[in-house]
Amino acid sequence: MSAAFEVIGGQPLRGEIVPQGAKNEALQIICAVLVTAEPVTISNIPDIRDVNKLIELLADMGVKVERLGGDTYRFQADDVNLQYLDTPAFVKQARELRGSVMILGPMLARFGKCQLPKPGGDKIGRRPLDTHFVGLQKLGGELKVEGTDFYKISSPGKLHGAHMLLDEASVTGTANIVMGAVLAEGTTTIYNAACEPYLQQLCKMLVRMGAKIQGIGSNLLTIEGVERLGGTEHRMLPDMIEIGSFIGLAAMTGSEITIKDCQIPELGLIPDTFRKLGIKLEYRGDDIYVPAQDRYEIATYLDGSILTVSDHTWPGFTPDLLSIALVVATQAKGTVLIHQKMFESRLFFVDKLIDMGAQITLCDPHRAIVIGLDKRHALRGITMTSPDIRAGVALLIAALSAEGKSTILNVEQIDRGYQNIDGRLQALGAQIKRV
Ligand SMILES: CC(=O)N[C@H]1[C@@H](OP(=O)(O)OP(=O)(O)OC[C@H]2O[C@@H](n3ccc(=O)[nH]c3=O)[C@H](O)[C@@H]2O)O[C@H](CO)[C@@H](O)[C@@H]1O
Ligand SMILES: C=C(OP(=O)(O)O)C(=O)O
Repeated sequence: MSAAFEVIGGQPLRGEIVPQGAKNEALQIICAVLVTAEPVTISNIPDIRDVNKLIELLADMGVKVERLGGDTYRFQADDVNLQYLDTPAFVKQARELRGSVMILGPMLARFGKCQLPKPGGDKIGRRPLDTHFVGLQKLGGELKVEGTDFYKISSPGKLHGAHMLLDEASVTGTANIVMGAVLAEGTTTIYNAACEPYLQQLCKMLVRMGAKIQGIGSNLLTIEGVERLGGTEHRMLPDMIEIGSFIGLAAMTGSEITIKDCQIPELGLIPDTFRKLGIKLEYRGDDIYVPAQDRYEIATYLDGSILTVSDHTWPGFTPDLLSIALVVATQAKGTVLIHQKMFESRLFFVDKLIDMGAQITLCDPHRAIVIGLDKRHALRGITMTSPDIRAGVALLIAALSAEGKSTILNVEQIDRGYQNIDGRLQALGAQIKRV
């Protein structure tokens, strides 16, 4: 049976919290150990379901995995078992998480072939893989699609550099193409590349391994392929989505929370977006201090019109924090339009917030208008199911602010990306129990 959280809400929390290593960086970086036969040591790896599943998948593929202690692992892909990719066990594992898709680029570059079922991850609308495959085909990969959701890619010779203009700045797609191009013959230019901090981290790690990549941090990457790459060490950034979630948690529950070691320069628009929702944030060195606030007020545009908070590819505001921005707005003073442009099924969880007493109009699958309650009355605790990872945390934040008891079902969704969230919230004084 799946696990649930029982939450008694309504009490302010207090204390310090350390963000885990970044989930979505970890998925890229761990796949990147496949580009070399030499050891790669990675630290600040979050202990969460998706990352553990990816590590298990690589281990079953023959990658040597050694836990050096705590959050640090050494990986060595010097004896990869290509036959494992033909087994039902592999297909099952790969289907369980989105991150598995990023074995495609390194496997194709190093071994000339790879295959994969449609990967898992959140069910938040269509999540096309075309950008991945078009890019890998430009590098010389030949694609065969079996049925609608099993992909086989191979390259008769070595991959070769190419110029490409991506049809969308796909995060995992760019990671796949970069990991293919670093070992291709000749020069690759990727225009409209995703450029978020986790991709920058991947590129920097590959450079330390001997790759030649220019334009890191921009949407134009130039990659000169090399013959082989060596081992390296890498440390994961703190998880910016967790940091944003904790900012939202503090505001909704009127809590005083210090979020430690945030690597603030890497957070892009995240702090300012929460500031626009009225939340006070103070930088103390590299920590973010959120004071206890009884009330917070959503800004308007200069002409007094209603604010929009929308997602965009980096350096825009990340789609993974829109659910958190939305829940925060339910208790603000003022009105905001939340516009989820990228995914078409990520806002339906607002039904649960409406059941809790929030004032929200879902205009269409992409847009919701939130009229804040200005803390005039609290949300009511209810029983609800977590539909996806970020909606799950948004509902958890709502439950912690609500009057009475809430039960959140299907918390495996939350466990995919938040390490020991119940234990860490208890340490801040939250009444949360895993049942
Ligand atoms: C494991 C991982 O790292 N997952 C993240 C990754 O997923 P992932 O890499 O799967 O997401 P993509 O960047 O490929 O695309 C996200 C969605 O946005 C659409 N799209 C994307 C780019 C664009 O220019 N226009 C556009 O419409 C895509 O069609 C898709 O529906 O990036 C997403 C977007 O930041 C995040 O939500 C996911 O948490
Ligand atoms: C959508 C997300 O994850 P995934 O891509 O793994 O489904 C997320 O991290 O918010």
